[in-house]
Formats: sequence, structure tokens, C-alpha cells
Amino acid sequence: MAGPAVPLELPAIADEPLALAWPDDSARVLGPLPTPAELAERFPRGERLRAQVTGHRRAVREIVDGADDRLLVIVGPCSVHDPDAALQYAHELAAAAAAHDRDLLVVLRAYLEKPRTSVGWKGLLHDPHLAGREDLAEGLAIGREFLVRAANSGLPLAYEFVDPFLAPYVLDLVSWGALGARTVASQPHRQLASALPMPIGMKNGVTGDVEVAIAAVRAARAPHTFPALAAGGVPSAVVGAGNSACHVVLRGGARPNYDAASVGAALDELRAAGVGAGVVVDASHGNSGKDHWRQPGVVEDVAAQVAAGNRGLLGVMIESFLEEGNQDVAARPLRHGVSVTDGCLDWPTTARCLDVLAEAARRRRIASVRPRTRPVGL
Ligand SMILES: O=C[C@H](O)[C@H](O)COP(=O)(O)O
Ligand SMILES: C=C(OP(=O)(O)O)C(=O)O
Repeated sequence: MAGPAVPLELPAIADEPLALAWPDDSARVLGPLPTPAELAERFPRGERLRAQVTGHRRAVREIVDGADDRLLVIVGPCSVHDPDAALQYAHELAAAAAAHDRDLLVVLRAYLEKPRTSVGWKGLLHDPHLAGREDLAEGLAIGREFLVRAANSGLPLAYEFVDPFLAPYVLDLVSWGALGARTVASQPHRQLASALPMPIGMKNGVTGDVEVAIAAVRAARAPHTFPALAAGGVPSAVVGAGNSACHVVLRGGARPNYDAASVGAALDELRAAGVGAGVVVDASHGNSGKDHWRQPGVVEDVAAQVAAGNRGLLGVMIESFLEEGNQDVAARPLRHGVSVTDGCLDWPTTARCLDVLAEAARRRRIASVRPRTRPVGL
């Protein structure tokens, strides 16, 4: 039998409410952040961008649902570290996107948070001055201002939701979202995805496990209740209705998985699980062994599968910036337009990849309307 209840000895916290949540011996409270509403008021989306984002999300969803036969191309820097250079890139990309509009829906990677395998620069929101020092308040302001300016290029924006807490600060500007290979198994991330108003790509796991991505799609398609900040900053219980436009992104792992056999196997698994019939292929990461020069080869292979009529291929992701390669985030001076995280393709090579993908989408369209057998009597 249990003895008498031992009274809990609580420290005197009445006038130090933070001490209960974040005791000084293990954490330090740096200071308050703006609420999502305060940040949005400072860098508003405005009516024109609201309508633009709504239209872009619908367009992405139509590709995911198979109602639009264009290819979705999510392309841009691994991370945004220099907003001016990223906007210069967006300007080039917007012109190419307009030229390929009939065949491709081009979405700009506008990634402001980076998931790290262990430690490293965590992105513009965390360390906007690349100074090796956290400044979330400044990062949120610089990051949101960038997203508004990038959206003004007319391009849809892609974003990896790394920290669920930060999502309400940026999500109104995002038209395609991702859960990355390092967070796709996380319940808080899947709950967030269930409440997000844009299609979400679920990456396969870092080792190449596709099942974890399929499980994430299933989880995010269901409704969930979870804790999150409301716009005004009040911690709230939020109900996600379930996101029907979630899909799998094949990014490779221990070995690549962009080849026809791997794509076919993933599509079979998706159909068996009853969660859609399409995948996006990431040409970078595990599919390029982190060698950016292997991305065009992946793009060529996927384009050949598309041109051969594979309707299960929804699109491609490419890591690309103004200049090829990458550099150490601590290097000074930093080279303009060069990634500080994963290596990227340069702009001319990227433009050729877009041409290849547009041609593949056209050939798939022609193949789908061409009669398969000669009509009787001719
Ligand atoms: O996409 C970028 C990186 O692959 C990801 O952030 C992990 O990087 P890391 O393994 O260098 O930490
Ligand atoms: C981190 C990324 O990818 P992954 O989760 O596939 O490693 C990314 O796309 O930036």
C-alpha cells in the first residue's frame, strides 16, 4: 500500500515564473521574441501576395493530385544566407520559370532553417549575421523580410519546417513545404504538417528508408491536436484538419533511389498504403552523394523516366545558386552567390536542367495523347 503522499518541495517561484520552466543552472532566457502577428504586421504579406500564394498552393496541389501534367521543380540554394544574393537568384529563376510555364511549375527554395546532423550553422533565422551567435529576434525579422521580397518575384516559395515553433512566423508565405530526412519521423512535425495549408513533401529517412516517409504521409493526412503559438502569441491547442496533399520525396540514403526501379518500388509501396500515387525526386543529398556535379545526371535519368510516360513522377528538387559549389560559413570574405551549406549547381547548369525537364514534360504529354494502337481500318 502506498504511504502518505510526500508534499512536493517547490522553490519559491512566485515572482520568478521563468525559473520553473527554464532553471538558470541548465538554461538561460535571452529575451522575448515578437509574436507571429507582430512580425507579420512589420513585414506584411498584403492582399496581392495573399492571392498569389493561394493560387500557387492550388497549382502545386493540382500537380500532386495529377490534375496538372506539368513537373514541379523545387530549385534554389541549399540555404539562404545572403538575402540580396538569393533575391538576385530569384530574379534569374523567375524569368526561366515564366519561359517554361507551360511545362514546369518552378518553386524557389527559400530555406531559412537548416537541420544539422550534429552541429553547424542552423540557418538565417538562428544566426542571420553568420557570426556563430544565436539571434532569433533579428533572424526572424531578416528572414521574414526576405520571404516577402522573394514572394514579390512572383515565384512560389518552398520551405523546410525544421522547428515547429517557428512555423507560424513564416507559413503564410510558403506554397510547398517539406519535412526533412532528419525530422520526418517526428510526431510534432507530422502534427504540424496536418495543419499546414500547403502541400508537404515528406523526405525518406537519411539511411534511405521510404517507409518512414509513407508513415509521415499517413500521419499528416489525419487530423491532430497539438500545442502551438496562436498568431497573437498565446500558447494554444491547435487542431490540424489533416493535409491531403502530402507526398513522398525520394532523396536517397545509403544508396541513391532516383532510378526507375527504386521509383517504381516506391510508387508500389504508396499504392499499397493507399496514400497517393506520386513522388518527387531530390537530385541532391543522398541521390548525389553530396557531390553537386552529380545532380544533372540525376535530372537526366528522371527526365528520361518522365519522357517515357511515368505519371508517378510529380517533380524534381535541385540545389542551385548563382555560383557552383559551397564554402565554409566562417570564411571571410565570403564569395558572392556561393552556398554556405551543401554544394549547389551554378545558374547556367541549372538553366540547362530546367530545359531538360521541360522537354521531358512535353514528351510525356505528347505520349499520353498519342493513340497506343493503330485504329482499325487504317
Ligand atoms: O541540406 C543541407 C544539409 O544536408 C543538412 O542541413 C545536413 O547538413 P549536415 O550533415 O552538414 O549537418
Ligand atoms: C536538409 C535537406 O534535405 P534532407 O532532409 O533530405 O537532408 C534539404 O533539402 O535542405
